[in-house]
Amino acid sequence: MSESLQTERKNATFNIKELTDTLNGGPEETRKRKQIESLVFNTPAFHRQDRFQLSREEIYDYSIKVYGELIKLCKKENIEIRYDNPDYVRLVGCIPEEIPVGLHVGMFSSSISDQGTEEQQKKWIPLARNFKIFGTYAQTELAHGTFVRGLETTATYDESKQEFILNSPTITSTKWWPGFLGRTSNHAVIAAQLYTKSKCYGIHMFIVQLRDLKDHKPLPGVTIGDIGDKFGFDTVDNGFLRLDNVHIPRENMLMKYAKVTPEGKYLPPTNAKVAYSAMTLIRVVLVRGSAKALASASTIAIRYSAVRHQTETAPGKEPQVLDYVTQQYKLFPQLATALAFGFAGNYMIDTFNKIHSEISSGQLDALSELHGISSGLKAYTTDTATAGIEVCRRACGGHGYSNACGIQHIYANVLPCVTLEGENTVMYLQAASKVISTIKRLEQLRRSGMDQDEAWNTAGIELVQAAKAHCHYFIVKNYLRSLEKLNMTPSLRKVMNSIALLYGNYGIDENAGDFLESGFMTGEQLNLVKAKILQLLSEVRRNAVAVVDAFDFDDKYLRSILGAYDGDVYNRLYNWAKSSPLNKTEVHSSYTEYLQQLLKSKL
Ligand SMILES: CCCCCCCC(=O)SCCNC(=O)CCNC(=O)[C@H](O)C(C)(C)COP(=O)(O)OP(=O)(O)OC[C@H]1O[C@@H](n2cnc3c(N)ncnc32)[C@H](O)[C@@H]1OP(=O)(O)O
Ligand SMILES: Cc1cc2nc3c(=O)[nH]c(=O)nc-3n(C[C@H](O)[C@H](O)[C@H](O)COP(=O)(O)OP(=O)(O)OC[C@H]3O[C@@H](n4cnc5c(N)ncnc54)[C@H](O)[C@@H]3O)c2cc1C
Repeated sequence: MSESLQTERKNATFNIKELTDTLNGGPEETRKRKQIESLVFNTPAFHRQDRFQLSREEIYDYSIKVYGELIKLCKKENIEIRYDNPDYVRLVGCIPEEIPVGLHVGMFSSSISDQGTEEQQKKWIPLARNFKIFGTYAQTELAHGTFVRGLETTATYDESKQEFILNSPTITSTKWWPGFLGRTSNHAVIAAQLYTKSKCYGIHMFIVQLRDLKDHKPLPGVTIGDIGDKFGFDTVDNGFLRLDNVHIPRENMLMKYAKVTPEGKYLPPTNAKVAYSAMTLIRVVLVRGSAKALASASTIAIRYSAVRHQTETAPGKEPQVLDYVTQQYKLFPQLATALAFGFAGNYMIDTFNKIHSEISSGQLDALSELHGISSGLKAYTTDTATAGIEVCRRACGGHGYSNACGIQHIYANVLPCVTLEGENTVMYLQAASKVISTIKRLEQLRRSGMDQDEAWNTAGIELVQAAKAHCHYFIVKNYLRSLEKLNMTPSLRKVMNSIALLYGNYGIDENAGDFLESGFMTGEQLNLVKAKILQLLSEVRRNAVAVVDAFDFDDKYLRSILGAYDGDVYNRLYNWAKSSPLNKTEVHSSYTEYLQQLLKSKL
C-alpha cells in the first residue's frame, strides 16, 4: 500500500463509508450492490488480464462469452434481466465492457414492452427475457440517423397475405450502426416507413427475424454484417443490414398505439412520438452513465496524483502533484461534476419512471417534456463527461498515455455517447425551444422576414448555447436540492457543500463571458468567484482521495494500474509492461528477419 495514499486516507475529515452509503441510497443499498458485484468480481470468466492485447475478433468472441456468462449468472442467482430491475442494473453496471445485453434489454425488449400490444408482449417478451432470441434496435441507416422521419426502409402492407414486406430500396437505406446487429442478433426491432393502401404513414416499429434459429444463418432476403473497426466499442459488432422484400406477419408491427387492421386500414396513435420511446429511455440511462464514467476517471487521476511526487519545491522535497493548485483546478471540478451528474442521473431515472408509468397507462401529455429534458441532459452530460475524462487522463502525465492508465477505455466507451442515441447538437436543440431568451431572438428573426426554419437555423448557435445554459442551471439547482434532502453528519455535509460550491463557482468561471454579456455579474464579482474557487480547491484537497474512495469502484472494474486502491503504481506498471506480448522473447523475431540483414548489408 502506498504510504501517500495511507496518509491521505488517515487525514480525511469525514467517514468514507457514510459517503458511500449516501451515494448508494443507504447502507442496505450498499450491501446489496457489493453482494451483487462480488458475483461478477469472483467469476474469472468476466476478467481477462490480456483483454487489451486481443485482436478485434478475439475481443468480440470474449464479449459473447461474457454475455453468456452473465445470462447463466442471472439464471443461477434468479436475477430477472429487466432494465428496471435494480439487481440486474447493479450486476451489468459492474461489467466495464459493452456487451449485447444492453441493446437486447435496453432497446429491443423495451420497445416491445412499451409499444407492443398485450398479445405481442405475451409472445415476444418471454422469448427475449429467456434469451430464446437475441434482439437489437435497428433504426439508423447509412444516410440518416438524426432525421428519423427521413429513414428510407419501407414496410408495405400486403392485404391479400396480411403481411408486411420490408425492403431496403436504396444503398442509403441500408441499416448501419445498430449494436450487435452484424454477428450476434437474430431479431431486430426495425424502424421503417409504413405504407398501406399506397399511402405512407411515417416511421413505425416492426419485429423482424434476421437469422435462422437453428444455424444462425441469415434468412432469405437478409444481407447482414459488421461495419468494421471503430474508434472504440471494440466488443460491439455494430452492423449493416439490407432487406430484400422480407415478409413478416401483420402481427409483427408494434401496435399498442398505431394499428393496421387485417383489411389494411391505418389507425393512428394519439401521439406519433411514442414510437421514439426506446431512445428516450437510453438517453435517461446515459446521464447516469456519464456520471459513473467521470467518477471512474476522477478516481484514477486523483489517486495517481496523490501517489505521484514531482519537481523539487524545496531542497530534497518533491511534493505530491495533487498539491499543485493547477492539478487541483484540473481534477477537483471533474470530481464535483461527477457528483452533480450522479444526482442529475437519479433525478432523470425517477422522472422517467414516473412519466413512463403515466405513458404506459395511455397518458401521453408529459412525453414531450420528458423528451426535452432527457435530450438536453443526455447531450450536456455526455459532452461534459467526455471532455472531463480527457482532462483526467492528461493530468496523469506520460503514464496517462499508457493503456495501463485505464482512462483510455473509459473514454473510448463514453465518446460515442455524444453521437449515439441522438447527436448532441440536435439533442440540445430539443431542450432550447423552452428557453425564453432564445425565443425572443427567434421572434426578432421572424419579424425581420425569415420563415421559421430559416430563423431556427440562423439562431442555431444561440439555441445550443441556451440549451447548455439551461441544462447547467438545472444540474446546479438539482445538485443543491439533492444535498439538502440528504441526511448527513456535519463533517460529511461540510465536505459535500464545499464540492457543490466548487461546481457552481467553476461553472460561472468557465462561462464568465455569458455572465458579463447578460449584465448578470460585474468583473469584480467574477474576481470574487475566482478567489472563492481557490479557497474551495484547498478545502477539497484534504478529502479528495477519500471522496473518490467513497465511489467504491473495485480494482477489477477500474482496470487501472495508475488508479488501483493500494497505489502500488511503479511495481504494477513494471510488471504490466513485462507481461506485454512484445516482451515474450528476449529477442524479437523481427531481428533475425530484418535487422540482422540490415546490420550485415553494405548500405
Ligand atoms: C445500452 C444501449 C447503448 C446505446 C446504443 C445506441 C442506440 C442508438 O443510437 S438508437 C438510434 C438513436 N437515434 C436518435 O436518437 C435519432 C435522433 N433524432 C430524433 O430523435 C428525431 O429525429 C428528432 C427528435 C431530432 C426530431 O424528430 P422529428 O420526428 O423530426 O420531430 P420534430 O418534428 O422535430 O418534433 C415534433 C414533436 O415531436 C417531439 N418529439 C421528438 N422526439 C420525441 C421523443 N423521443 N419523445 C417525445 N417527443 C418527441 C418534439 O419535441 C416535438 O414536440 P413539440 O411539437 O411539442 O415541440
Ligand atoms: C457506437 C455507436 C452505436 C450506435 N448504435 C446504434 C443502434 O444500436 N441503433 C441505431 O439505430 N443507431 C445506432 N447508432 C447510430 C446513432 O444513433 C446515430 O449515429 C446518431 O443518431 C447520429 O446520427 P447521424 O450519424 O446521422 O449524424 P448526423 O445527424 O449526420 O450528424 C452529422 C452532423 O450534422 C449535424 N446535424 C444533423 N442534423 C442537424 C440539425 N437538424 N440541426 C443542426 N445540426 C444538425 C450534427 O450536429 C452533426 O454535427 C450508433 C452510433 C454509434 C456511434
